[in-house]
Amino acid sequence: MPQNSLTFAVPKGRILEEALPVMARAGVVPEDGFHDKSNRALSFATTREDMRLIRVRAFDVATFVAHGAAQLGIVGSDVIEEFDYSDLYAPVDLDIGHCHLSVAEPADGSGDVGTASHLRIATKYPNLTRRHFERQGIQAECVKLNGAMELAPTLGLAGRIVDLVSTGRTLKDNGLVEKDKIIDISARLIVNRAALKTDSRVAALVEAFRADAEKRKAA
Ligand SMILES: Nc1ncnc2c1ncn2[C@@H]1O[C@H](COP(=O)(O)OP(=O)(O)OP(=O)(O)O)[C@@H](O)[C@H]1O
Ligand SMILES: O=P(O)(O)OC[C@H]1O[C@H](OP(=O)(O)OP(=O)(O)O)[C@H](O)[C@@H]1O
Repeated sequence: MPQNSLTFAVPKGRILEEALPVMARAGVVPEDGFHDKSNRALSFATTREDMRLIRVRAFDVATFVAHGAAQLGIVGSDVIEEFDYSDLYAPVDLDIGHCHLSVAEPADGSGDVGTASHLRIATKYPNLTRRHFERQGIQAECVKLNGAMELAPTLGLAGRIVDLVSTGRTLKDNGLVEKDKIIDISARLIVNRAALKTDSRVAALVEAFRADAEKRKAA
């Protein structure tokens, strides 16, 4: 691999399956080891000699790219908006990974603990949550969880939750109902701003992803 190689960061979970064909059309194709489930490597060769892929957690994709440890990546707009990193640029909406971020509460009304101006919310998104409630003049006390938010109201950890919703199945199966939608979400191509300015390969990749997204939109 050449010394000045590019690193492309992808999340390891559900976005990946939808992202791989989009990446392939932009010329980002992992070598075979990437698809081997028993492989514990985190960094993979691609069919381009000057590029490798790293597979990390969704929130960490943004961190690697913002710090320039990876030049490009794919991540949900939820992660971009939660962190609001100034060194991160999100030039292309990839039109995959659609879901939304919502406030939810127990269907039986049992979780509404708190006063009109103060609520306790369990979430993976404390910044987006606080901002949402501030706009309504409500102070949100956030309990940060990394998953399984839906358990919090039943167990008395918080009155409501703020979490991602797609089909609504997870909320329903845990006795919760959606109350307010905060934002619509889709996956974006992200790039490090400095790398975009200094490396023409990054700009060329942005154009390749953009052209593919526009073609799909027009189809
Ligand atoms: N139910 C859903 N339907 C569609 N997209 C979703 C859904 N849940 C999450 N997402 C999107 O997928 C992203 C998470 O991506 P992915 O699951 O590939 O990453 P991950 O690294 O496994 O995440 P985590 O760190 O939560 O384990 C979220 O940030 C969001 O943009
Ligand atoms: O509306 P639905 O289609 O049911 O999808 C919503 C669920 O999907 C996400 O979790 P994920 O499956 O990514 O697992 P996680 O809890 O590990 O984040 C999200 O946090 C919800 O729990």
